[in-house]
Amino acid sequence: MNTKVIAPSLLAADFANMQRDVEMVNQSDADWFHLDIMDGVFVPNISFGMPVVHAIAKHAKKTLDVHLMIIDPDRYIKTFAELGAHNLTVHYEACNHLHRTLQAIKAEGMKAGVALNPHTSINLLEDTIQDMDLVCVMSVNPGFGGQSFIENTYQKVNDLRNLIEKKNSKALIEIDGGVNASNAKKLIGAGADILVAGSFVFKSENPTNTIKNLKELIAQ
Ligand SMILES: O=C(CO)[C@H](O)[C@H](O)COP(=O)(O)O
Repeated sequence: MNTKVIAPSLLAADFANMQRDVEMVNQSDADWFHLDIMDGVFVPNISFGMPVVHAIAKHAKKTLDVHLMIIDPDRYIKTFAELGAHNLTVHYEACNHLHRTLQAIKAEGMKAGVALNPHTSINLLEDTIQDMDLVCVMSVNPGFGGQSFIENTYQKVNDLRNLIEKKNSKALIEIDGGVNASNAKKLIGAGADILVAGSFVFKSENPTNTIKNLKELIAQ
């Protein structure tokens, strides 16, 4: 993939002005919207659910990249397809039958992604990497925006890039957590395709410019 993707995470957006923030992303150089769904069980936080996703989807004009940080994600695959998700990512740690889950996501017409917590080894994807459209490497422990980037992520991205090449997989590599202008270029250099950025974008003075600058920084 030549074009690198910037996916602002709406977790860090202003929920009282969500329509304004969605329009900002629509008008910006961002490529995707990233939506983090948290259930308070798989992660120690609850973010937002279906009515909010529905409202965002109504206004969003770019790829909807939905990341489920929830237990038993299979229960909601059909619902997220109906809500308009283009990509659906489930956690490796939350799936008993990952291969089946990936097929179910694709059967609903969505791209299938798998997210790995910082403690989960890339080696565990040996037998399923060919079934994935996307691997999301968590560069923080999932649950909250605004955390510090974990440095070991670079090594994981390297290992994942090697696995993808070895297995001839088409999976894209996404990084989620603590992404900013100081680590973006190095992540792309290590093999990442998609950078999710929440706080760095929405807590900045001018989010549109921040997205533009990130995009220019990682342009190949
Ligand atoms: O949801 C997250 C962790 O669970 C992510 O960190 C979030 O998508 C991005 O936020 P930030 O850029 O502030 O780390």
